[in-house]
Amino acid sequence: MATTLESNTAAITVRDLSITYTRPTGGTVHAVDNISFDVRPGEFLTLIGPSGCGKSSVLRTLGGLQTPSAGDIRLGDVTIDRPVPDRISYVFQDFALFPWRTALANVETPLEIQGVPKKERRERAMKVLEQVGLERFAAQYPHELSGGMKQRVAIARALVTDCDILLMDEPFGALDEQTRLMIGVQLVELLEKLNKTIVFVTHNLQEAVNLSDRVLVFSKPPSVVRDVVEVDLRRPRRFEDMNSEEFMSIQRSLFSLLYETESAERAV
Ligand SMILES: Nc1ncnc2c1ncn2[C@@H]1O[C@H](COP(=O)(O)OP(=O)(O)OP(=O)(O)O)[C@@H](O)[C@H]1O
Repeated sequence: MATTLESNTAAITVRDLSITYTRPTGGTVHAVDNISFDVRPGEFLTLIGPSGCGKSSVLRTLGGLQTPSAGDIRLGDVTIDRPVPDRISYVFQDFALFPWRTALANVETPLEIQGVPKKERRERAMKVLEQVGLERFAAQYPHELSGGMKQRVAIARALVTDCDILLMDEPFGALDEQTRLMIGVQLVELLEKLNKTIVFVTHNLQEAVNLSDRVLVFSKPPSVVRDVVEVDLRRPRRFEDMNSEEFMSIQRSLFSLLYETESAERAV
């Protein structure tokens, strides 16, 4: 089940990445220790691992929102050392919508920042709202939308710039189980159609198997990539697949890898 971490063609290459924080109160946290992996073009790659192992930190460095303590992250030939908004978008767990702007205006925001003319950005924002099934809610404000709808607006905002890479940090963590599964399946279908590359963080192993092409399992900090698991299930995924022996077996493998990580730590 284990597979290679590095490939010849990659959307993003991560080499010898270490992340260490200095606490304001003194002392350091060595979160991530010298990891290397590739994100392949068009894949859905998920990062899982024990709480505090550095998943969000890695995602932020991939997005250029944070500088690594050591190592190199590249998008093609270019080192990522700052945000690259025309190539990489970010989706957060808490939606991060502007409460004073309608759904449509929220989706238009990145285009406004890029200086896209009003008529064009309206049209593009409406098109993406349609793709996530929210065209009828364009004029609503975030407080008038359900959690699932808010997250779809946030995803529409990430898609509107035509970025090829989406970084998603527990985007469905705040949603109930049913909505989480529903949106996840719809999302993957849409992202596949749009040929996006996704790096996704979750704690939910069922979600990881359901959405991903590959899953990177991190150890406890200072974290290394403990294993990488290929999810070789048919696409598009179907709800009934979640009950298949193949699906369960991959989910059990992920659980064992996480559990072994935890027990190895306890044994030290
Ligand atoms: N800005 C910061 N300053 C100091 N320490 C930080 C900072 N950000 C993260 N850390 C520490 O780095 C470690 C990794 O944090 P991170 O949020 O990346 O982990 P995570 O795997 O995403 O956690 P979780 O699964 O709980 O969300 C933790 O020990 C955390 O306390």
